[in-house]
Amino acid sequence: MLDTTLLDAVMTRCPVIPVLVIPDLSLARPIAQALVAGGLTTLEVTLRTDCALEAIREMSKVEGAHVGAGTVLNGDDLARATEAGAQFIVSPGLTAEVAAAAQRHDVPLLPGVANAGDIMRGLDLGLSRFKFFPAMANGGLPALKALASVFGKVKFCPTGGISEDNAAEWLAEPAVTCVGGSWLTSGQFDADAVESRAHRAAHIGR
Ligand SMILES: O=C(O)C(=O)C[C@H](O)[C@H](O)COP(=O)(O)O
Repeated sequence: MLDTTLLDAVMTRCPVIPVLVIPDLSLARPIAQALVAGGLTTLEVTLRTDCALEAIREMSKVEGAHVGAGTVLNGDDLARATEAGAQFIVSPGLTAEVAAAAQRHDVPLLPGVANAGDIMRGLDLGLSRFKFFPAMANGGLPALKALASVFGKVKFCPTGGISEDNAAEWLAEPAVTCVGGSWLTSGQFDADAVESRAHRAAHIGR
């Protein structure tokens, strides 16, 4: 059984998990520092750029940062991410391979689900916390509420189309533990701007 306690710790630390695409390794530490200074300490580094694994290593050195890997597509990605120090794993979808690898590496897994069938396959694998992805394109909050009404104990981290403007609405839904989004670091990197966005995000709904 995959451990829900560790995943709950990842999901409840902050209301927003920044989804990060790091284009250049030299930005890894400054981005993590700005986010942590703003109050967002759980960081998801997507494996979408060549320097992503090194970025996980660098960001993990920032005091207070809890760094995980996103866009984990298979067992090899998961193994490389944990080797780089990822403390949690996020995937856009759910496969038995990724779930088995998470169990083998003893790392919390937040897999993506888009519908009831995905959630049922996850439950069969012992999972009960999911990324709802892509949240807005999948029907937004009405779709999430409909799914949540069926799967009482399941908790979600909606991601995809979430922004500073709509995050509070999502976080008001009891089945939503946190949300993920790339808006924190969109555009040219500016440490002050990232810190301010992080500060506002850390206080959404509080
Ligand atoms: O690649 C993955 O595994 C992902 O995590 C996808 C991200 O969740 C979305 O790209 C973030 O969506 P936006 O906040 O709308 O930019």
